[in-house]
Amino acid sequence: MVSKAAQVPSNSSINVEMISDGSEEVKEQESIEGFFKRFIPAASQNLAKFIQEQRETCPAKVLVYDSTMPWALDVAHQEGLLGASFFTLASGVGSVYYHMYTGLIKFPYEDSEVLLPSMTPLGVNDLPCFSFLPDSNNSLFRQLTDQFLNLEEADWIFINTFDKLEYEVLNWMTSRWPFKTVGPTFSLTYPGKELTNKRTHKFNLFEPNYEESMKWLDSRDIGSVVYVSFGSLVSLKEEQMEELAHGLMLSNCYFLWVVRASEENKLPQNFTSMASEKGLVLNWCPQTDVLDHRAVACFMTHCGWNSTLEALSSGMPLIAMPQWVDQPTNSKLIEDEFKVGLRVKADENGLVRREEIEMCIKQVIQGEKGKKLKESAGKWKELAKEAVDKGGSSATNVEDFVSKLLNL
Ligand SMILES: O=c1ccn([C@@H]2O[C@H](COP(=O)(O)OP(=O)(O)O[C@H]3O[C@H](CO)[C@@H](O)[C@H](O)[C@H]3O)[C@@H](O)[C@H]2O)c(=O)[nH]1
Repeated sequence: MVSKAAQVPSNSSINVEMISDGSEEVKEQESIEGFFKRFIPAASQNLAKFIQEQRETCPAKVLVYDSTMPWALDVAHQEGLLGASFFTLASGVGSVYYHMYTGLIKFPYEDSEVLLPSMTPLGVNDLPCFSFLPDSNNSLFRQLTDQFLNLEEADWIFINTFDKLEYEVLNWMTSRWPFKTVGPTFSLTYPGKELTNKRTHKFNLFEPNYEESMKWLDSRDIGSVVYVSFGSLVSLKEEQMEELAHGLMLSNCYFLWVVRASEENKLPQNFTSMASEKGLVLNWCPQTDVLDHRAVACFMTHCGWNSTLEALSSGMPLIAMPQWVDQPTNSKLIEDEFKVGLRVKADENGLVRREEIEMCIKQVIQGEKGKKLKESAGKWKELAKEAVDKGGSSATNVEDFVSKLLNL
C-alpha cells in the first residue's frame, strides 16, 4: 500500500503494487474513528486477496508489515506466511508507547515527569503529543499504542534504528522482545550489492525537484544555508508560517524551505518574491541529497524519525521544532541524548516566535554551541555508516533475515 503519488525508480528490483483500503467508497469527509472502522476490515480482506493472487506467480514467504497494523500479522498467518513487524520509530518512542499500552503512562498526562527503564527522565513536553485528539480512547492513539498488541506472535521484529544510537533503551527493549535493528534503512545497501548511484534507487513519496534544488545549492557558499522541512504530513498554522518566514529572514541566512502544497500551509503574502534573494521555496526536494550538500549548515525539522536518521547519517546539526505524535520525544533525544541540535521554545500560546527562530539558527550555525553540535553530528554520521556497511549491526541483521528466508 503506497500513496498514488509515490515515485518508484524504474530500475528497481522491487515491485510496488497497491491494494484498496476501501476509500473509493467514501463520499464525505471521514472522522478518524470512521477511517479505522472502514480501513482495517477492507485492508485485511484486500491484503489476503492480494497474497492469494500472488501465490500463482510470485508466492511470498513472509509479510513485512508496519507495526501500527498488527492485524496484518493475523492475515499473514491465516494465509500461511510468516510475519515480520517493522517499527518505524525510535526505540525510546517504542518504550513510551509500550508504557502507554500497559497503562503506566496515562493520557492526558497526569505526572510532570515520567521515569522509564534505561531512559533519561521525560517531562510532559517530551512525551508524544496527542493534544489534537478529543479523548484518550481515540483510534489514532490506540493505533500507535497497539503496536504491542500481538507482538509475541510475530516471527521477526525489526526497528529502524541502529545499535549504538540507542544502546541502553534498545537493550531494555531486546530483553523483552527479539527486536532486530535495521536502520538507518534508507542507506542500507541490498545484500551483496553496493549502490553505485543512491539517487536512482530511491523511492520518493512525491516528485522531488532535483535539478532546481541542486543548482541553487551549488551556487551557495559552504555552510551558508538553512534547510527547512516538516515532512510529509505536518501543516503549520498560518500564524506559525508567518513567524517562521520572518525568523528565516531575520537570520539573514540563505534557506531552502519545503512547503507542501495544502490549504493550511499558507506563506505570508508576497513572501516568495520578497525572499527571492535569500530563499528557495519548493513543494518537495531530494532531502537526503540536500542534507549531504556542502552548502547546507543546519536542518530545521519537525523531528520525524526518518528525517532525524537522515540528518544523523549526514552529520547535520538540527533545529528541532516538533509538532505531534512521536516528534517531541524525538526532539528530546536529538537535544539531550544525541546532542546534535537545539529545540525551539514556544510561547504561552504554543507559537514559536520569529526572534526565537532567528536566535536558534544563529546559535546552531555560528559560535561554540554550533561547533559542538557539528562535532557530535559527525560522530553519529560515522556510526550510522558503520551500522549499514558490510558487517555492521543493521546490515548483518538484514542479511541473516534474507538467508533464513532463502533456506526455508
Ligand atoms: O522535501 C522533502 C521532504 C521530506 N522528504 C522525505 O520524507 C520523509 C519524511 O519522513 P519523516 O521525517 O519521518 O516525517 P513524516 O513524513 O512526517 O513521518 C511520519 O512517520 C514518521 C515515522 O514513523 C514519524 O516519526 C513522524 O512523526 C510522522 O509524521 C523523509 O524520508 C524525507 O527524506 C523528501 O524526500 N523531500
